[in-house]
Amino acid sequence: MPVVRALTKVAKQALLTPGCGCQVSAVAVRHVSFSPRQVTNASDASFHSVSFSETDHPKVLITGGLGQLGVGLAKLLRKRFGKNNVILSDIRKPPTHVFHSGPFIYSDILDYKNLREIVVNNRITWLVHYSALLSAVGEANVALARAVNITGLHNILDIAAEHGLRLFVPSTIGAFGPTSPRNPTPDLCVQRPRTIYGVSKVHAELMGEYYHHRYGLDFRCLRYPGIISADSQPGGGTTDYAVQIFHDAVKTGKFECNLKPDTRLPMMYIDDCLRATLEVMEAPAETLSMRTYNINAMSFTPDELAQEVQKQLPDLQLAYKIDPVRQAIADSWPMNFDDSNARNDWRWKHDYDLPELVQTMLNFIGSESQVAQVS
Ligand SMILES: NC(=O)c1ccc[n+]([C@@H]2O[C@H](COP(=O)([O-])OP(=O)(O)OC[C@H]3O[C@@H](n4cnc5c(N)ncnc54)[C@H](O)[C@@H]3O)[C@@H](O)[C@H]2O)c1
Ligand SMILES: C[C@@H](O)[C@H](N)C(=O)O
Repeated sequence: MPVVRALTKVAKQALLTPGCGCQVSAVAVRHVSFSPRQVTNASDASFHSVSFSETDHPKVLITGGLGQLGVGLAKLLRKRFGKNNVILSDIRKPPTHVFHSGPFIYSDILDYKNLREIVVNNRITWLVHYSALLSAVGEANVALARAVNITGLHNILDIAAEHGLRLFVPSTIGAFGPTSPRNPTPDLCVQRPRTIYGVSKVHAELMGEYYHHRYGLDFRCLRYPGIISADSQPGGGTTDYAVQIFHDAVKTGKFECNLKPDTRLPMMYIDDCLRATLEVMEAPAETLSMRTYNINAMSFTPDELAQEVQKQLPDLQLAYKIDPVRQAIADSWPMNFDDSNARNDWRWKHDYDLPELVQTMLNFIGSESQVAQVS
């Protein structure tokens, strides 16, 4: 079959197939050839000797799973699809409780053959690609950020296309820059970010959408705001202050903020972020008018966040020591996100606004620190 016709057929199938995305397309993207060895063969017993419950659910691999978001996502997906159907992976050593909570595997996304072996041996059908260097650490090590965020993404795209995976890659408010409309920022507008992180995320959005149109890859992408979580630490971004303030407020009663008091950025509580990720992955393909969506929940400044925290902890002392790198990044990012397309297409709706976020964070960190004091 000529390559173009085969690719068009695969693209049409992927666009029309709702559900778990378990169909196998047959595109050897790396070699731009059509390899019969990669097609699911109906007569191949090894592909069909699985139990009903296994075929019912996707088999998920999460890369970069030991960061701020991966462990929480694994927990949510395991509740939905079963413990053994969700594999966490990373290049770091997992803490004991994570290691014992479900399957974990070492995977360096820069090692293409190893990644492919994991996908094949575990018959992965969904890939959630979380590995990345975030905005501030990316600026501190551009070469590594380029390798992980761009070369790593190429490996992920090729493997996902070759094995017919449904692929989720998160993007970010950082994919916009100073020339984008900032209040609010729509899905489609000028994107000229000034960080390697932002550049790599625009690249990921465009490459994913290109693979979708060219090869039928079932690519899905959400632009996350800054994510706030109580039981996992952020990995070196510009929005990290909005997590740290809660820990410092409970533990020391003092907080030194590295952004100016009036720096407004879009933010979201982690439960909303992870639920959005599951919802967009489960959305029938025909409901997705786009493949990359903004999602939003709230938008606040350090001053507004501190005031809300001080309603619960009035003695909190606040100081500002501005980090010029992070401040320049924040000043180039959206202040508010327009996520009306996500709300219309697949009914995205956030649960947490600022007061609920603050209450939830303080309850969690407060009870954790009480437990620590007792033991
Ligand atoms: N947390 C946020 O506020 C936020 C906001 C927008 C988008 N995102 C995106 O969501 C994803 C997850 O974010 P996070 O906050 O959990 O990030 P994180 O920095 O906390 O974790 C990233 C993980 O990637 C791993 N990693 C680094 N190099 C790797 C490699 N070569 N191979 C495999 N793994 C490697 C790290 O060990 C780390 O555990 C990222 O793609 C990020 O850009 C996060
Ligand atoms: C916004 C997001 O991409 C990340 N938390 C960062 O600040 O880099």
